[in-house]
Amino acid sequence: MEGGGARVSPMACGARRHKALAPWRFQSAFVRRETNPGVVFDGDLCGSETLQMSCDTAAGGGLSDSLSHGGGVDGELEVPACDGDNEVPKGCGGGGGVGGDCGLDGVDGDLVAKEGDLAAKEGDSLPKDCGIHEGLENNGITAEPLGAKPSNLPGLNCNADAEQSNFVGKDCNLEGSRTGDDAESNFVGKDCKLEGFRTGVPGLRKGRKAVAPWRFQTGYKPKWAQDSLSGNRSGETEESALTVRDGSSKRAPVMASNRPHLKGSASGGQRSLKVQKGTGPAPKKMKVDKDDHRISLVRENVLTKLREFRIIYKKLLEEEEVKCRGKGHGVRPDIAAFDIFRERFSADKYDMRYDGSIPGVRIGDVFNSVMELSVVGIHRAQSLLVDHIKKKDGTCLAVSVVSYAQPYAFDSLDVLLHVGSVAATCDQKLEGADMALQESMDTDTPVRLIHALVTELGDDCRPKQLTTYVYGGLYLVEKFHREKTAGGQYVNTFHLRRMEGQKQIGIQVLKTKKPESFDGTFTVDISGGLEKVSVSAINSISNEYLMAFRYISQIQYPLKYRPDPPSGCDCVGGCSVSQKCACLVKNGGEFPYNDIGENKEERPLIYECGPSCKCPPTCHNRVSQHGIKFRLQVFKTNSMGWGVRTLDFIPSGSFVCEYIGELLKDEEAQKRNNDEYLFGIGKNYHDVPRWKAWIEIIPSLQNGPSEDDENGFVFDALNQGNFARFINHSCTPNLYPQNVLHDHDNISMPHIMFFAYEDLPPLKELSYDYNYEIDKVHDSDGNIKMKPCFCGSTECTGRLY
Ligand SMILES: C[S@@+](CC[C@H](N)C(=O)[O-])C[C@H]1O[C@@H](n2cnc3c(N)ncnc32)[C@H](O)[C@@H]1O
Repeated sequence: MEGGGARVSPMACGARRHKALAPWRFQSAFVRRETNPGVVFDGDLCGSETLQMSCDTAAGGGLSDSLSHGGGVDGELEVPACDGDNEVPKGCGGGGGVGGDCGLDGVDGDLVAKEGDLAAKEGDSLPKDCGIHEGLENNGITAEPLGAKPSNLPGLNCNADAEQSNFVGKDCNLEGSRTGDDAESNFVGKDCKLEGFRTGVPGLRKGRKAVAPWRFQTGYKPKWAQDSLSGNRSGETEESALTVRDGSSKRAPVMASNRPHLKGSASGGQRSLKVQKGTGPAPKKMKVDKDDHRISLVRENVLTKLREFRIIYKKLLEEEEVKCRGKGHGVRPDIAAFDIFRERFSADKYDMRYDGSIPGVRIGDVFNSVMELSVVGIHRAQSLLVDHIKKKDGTCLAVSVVSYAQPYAFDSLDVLLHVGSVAATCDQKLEGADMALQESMDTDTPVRLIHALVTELGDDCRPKQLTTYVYGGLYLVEKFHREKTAGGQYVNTFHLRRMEGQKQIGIQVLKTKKPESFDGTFTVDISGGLEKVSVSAINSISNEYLMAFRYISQIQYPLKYRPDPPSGCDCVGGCSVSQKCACLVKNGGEFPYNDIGENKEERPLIYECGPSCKCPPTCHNRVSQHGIKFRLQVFKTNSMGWGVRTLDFIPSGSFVCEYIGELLKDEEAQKRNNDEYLFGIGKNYHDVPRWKAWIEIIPSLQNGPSEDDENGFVFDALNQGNFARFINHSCTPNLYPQNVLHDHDNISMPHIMFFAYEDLPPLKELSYDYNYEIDKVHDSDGNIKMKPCFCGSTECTGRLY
């Protein structure tokens, strides 16, 4: 129901949903009914149990505690194989996560020590009071340089794409200022909070364009889709994303390309290494605003990513710990949980590494574990202190170093010493991480420095250590020594000098850094196993869980409307044009899908092969009937309630999901109090200008339901349905609903299958056009109802209806 007991018209909503539903007839014809503001849903909530999760502990703080036994770089550590691999040693003990115990790079003891311990004190002194905030900062821009250096190093994969995807996917998420008017209320399911309608109608921006416009003409590629394909869809968000990629090369002043070359030497001169500020004329005001916006979007993306990781990881860790307790020894629960996270819930599976600062990560940011360093991309070699990338010529370049030098041991962070591998014999050469560090030194490539801070917890009986990680900024490898130990081994020591011009971080501040604490909610699979690919739900904004509804993954036809099974084709080995396939004829002589199962073009109706066909399940005319194949996630948006986003890349034309709900007659739908999840079906075949050519060749459309047929059907996903009920509206949608028949031939009740209009990167919010007609939705008094649209598109008309 609308906030404040507003009245809704089920049919108005149902009719709007399908693009070519001639919605005007329905929207104007129905008077809104009074809704019952106090209605409590107590129906068959089989999904409610699965949808609930206890949220008794904080994710952030609790997480760090849980990680203290294993989050650090500890246990058996390997000499880097110089291949960029990120293997976590499974046999790691539950140590303190401290470098002191680990054999990383073959070195014992603290790997990074104060310069003064081995050499004369040097470096610039730091200002005593540096304004570092606790935890991750949410707003504003720091003076730190922006932009990872792009992969101009041969053979390197730049992460810019991943970053771009992430924050492009959140464009609706970032309408932070609008969340204020979300008066979230609705009925309450068993143990559930739910959200729904909004009160208040902000000023309308502009009139809505006509329904069923050019955008839906066959073969026409709308401008925004073209832009998107060329990597520049529209608006600041998209441009911002691009700028991240491009800007990283233009704006990576930290890179040493024009710094004096620094060779390894024992001299240890007091050199100033500056982070260069951008040169050239000052940008115009507009540009600055855009940049500010972009920077905060990128930052927001990093924060969201980290928050979401903490929420999911906490949940998985709890489960893994329970399993481990049952089984005794086995894989460390934190590692198991992280593996599950990466496999099932991470959109960034590829572990790309890159050099320079990471867009959105700020000096002073605090992390709970090496896994979190990996999630945001500042250090991806979880078991190693030095992370590196491999160049095309086979050489490795160090890009980040985790330093276990504890702040109490020194008074300046300007110069740190990293002790590398201990060579087993006198003859052994510089290798692995050491060689990568030397290469960074030779090429003046800055490395990211992460301080690992160890706190002793527990007591004598149960000693425990908590390690937190603080990003310290960019350092240059200034020089290195090889020193022979008493045992005849060589120790490689590297001097790292902090680059100037970066935000300062004081030792005192470093000591007091604490990770952010955050709750949020996470459900591993809202379908309870009914979907082939699990559909998780995450809320990183509040502690609400999804509202209760009964999850169904297939349309359940009421007995009275149950359609007859369709006639089938006789293509034993698979359907083809040459076999004169009966389904081909039903489709107007052309199969709808290409060889890889993509819909060639939007059409009024698709006949897939069905249960009576003799072709196998692998027939290329069976696509959407097989269910979802991409990983998708329900997530809480900032301004539109829950939404659905991708976790995988989805190519244009791919089947994404079906809209599933209760099948109702139009008149039954009108009696429903809540119209939020209605989807009108089976009435769009006679949009002649749009489908003329198809109507002429698809036999069933020549005498299908008439345009005036009022006895159509509606899906209502309010009480039962699948995750598609959470897909929001956008004025520039990336999905289109396609009528498909496969298990029956009744064109009045087609399946509504969503296909991708365009290539969808991971973390992109899914959307379709709800197809409301503006000013055609009325309340019971006949007043026009208005609802603002928060889709965030540059083409947004400002109103949902
Ligand atoms: C089918 S539901 C979509 C899922 C919904 N967001 C939820 O949390 O359950 C439709 C409702 O979502 C909200 N919604 C969807 N798209 C929107 C948009 N572009 N702007 C504002 N609200 C939107 C409206 O409240 C709408 O009535």
